[in-house]
Amino acid sequence: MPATASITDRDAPSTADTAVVLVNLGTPDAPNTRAVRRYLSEFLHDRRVVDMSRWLWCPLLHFAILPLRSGKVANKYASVWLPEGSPLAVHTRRLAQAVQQELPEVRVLHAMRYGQPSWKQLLQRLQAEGVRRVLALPLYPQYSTSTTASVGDVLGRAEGLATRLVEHYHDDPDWVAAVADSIHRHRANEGDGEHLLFSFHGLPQRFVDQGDPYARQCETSARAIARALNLPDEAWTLSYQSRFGRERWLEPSTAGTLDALAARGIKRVDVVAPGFAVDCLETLEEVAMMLAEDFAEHGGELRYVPCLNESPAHAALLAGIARRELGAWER
Ligand SMILES: C=CC1=C(C)c2cc3[nH]c(cc4nc(cc5[nH]c(cc1n2)c(C)c5CCC(=O)O)C(CCC(=O)O)=C4C)c(C)c3C=C
Ligand SMILES: [Fe+2]
Ligand SMILES: [Fe+2]
Repeated sequence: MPATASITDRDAPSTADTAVVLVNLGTPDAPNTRAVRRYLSEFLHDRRVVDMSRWLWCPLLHFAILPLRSGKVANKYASVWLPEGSPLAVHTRRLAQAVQQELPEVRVLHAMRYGQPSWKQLLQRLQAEGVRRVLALPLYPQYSTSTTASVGDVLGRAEGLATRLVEHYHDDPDWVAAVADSIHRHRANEGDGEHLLFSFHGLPQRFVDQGDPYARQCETSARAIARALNLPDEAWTLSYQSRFGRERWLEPSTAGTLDALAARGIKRVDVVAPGFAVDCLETLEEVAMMLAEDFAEHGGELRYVPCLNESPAHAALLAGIARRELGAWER
């Protein structure tokens, strides 16, 4: 079930002065070194993402990570860039438009925690325009302090607005059914893979040790989707991708799991990434391109199942969550 943390509950205004905002991570404005450096710098200065002492982190970030990483990552973005922009930006924008169609009674907007359109600036604009109530729906099905709580930090600083945050929807039955259905349709078109891999974005193990519920919620999501597909336990695996830095991240890794599946002689693997609401660099470049190439070198075929993106089912389920939250607010 989606969970809500009510940050400020004031008097209950009508839906006419209410905005629902889909908030995603953010992405560079262009697939070049300058834009990627600007984006990474904002992202990696967030203490929710990297909690090291600034005395240690800032020199490392400014003199090593940003100069060394930005150009390489810009080339990766260039390999998946769409005519209208970064995939994450394009799909998020289209998804917000699709949710607006489902929810004509309120304004539906989208924002990015890092980069444009800025979440912080959007809240200021809404307040200036006379909006009184904002429901934030972060596009992260599973809660993590590094993502959801960071969206909540900005929301919590908004002045003059009544605000509410959807903390997660990792076990929402409509979300589980929509992801399961997308896998079912992919398999109906392409033929069943021999194994289904649920690949979630990773997180430092330390975050989980400190109480972040993310890994537990990923496990619950994967189990629920597998159950909806009637898959026996041996037909699926959960793994974590997109490792960053040197410390220990959640295991098993997606790359290592694919190697292990290849070693077991499994040739056709379906990979789905249910932690990502929309396709982005991490799904398209890392999984559908690079990991698929590595798996092909083992003689296997990795078949990537796209994210829900702006599909009607996705728009309808998010609109359903928003409508429920707005209803609860009014009571
Ligand atoms: C310490 C670093 C990082 C943590 C913690 C982290 C958590 C985290 N991230 C997502 C979702 C996405 N991350 C994306 C890109 C991305 N992530 C990190 C680092 C951490 N993420 C970096 C440095 C990058 C940028 C690319 C790179 O340099 O490798 C994206 C895609 C953005 C895009 O433009 O397409 C998403 C989405 C989650 C869900 C999460 C915690 C659970
Ligand atoms: Fe800095
Ligand atoms: Fe990330």
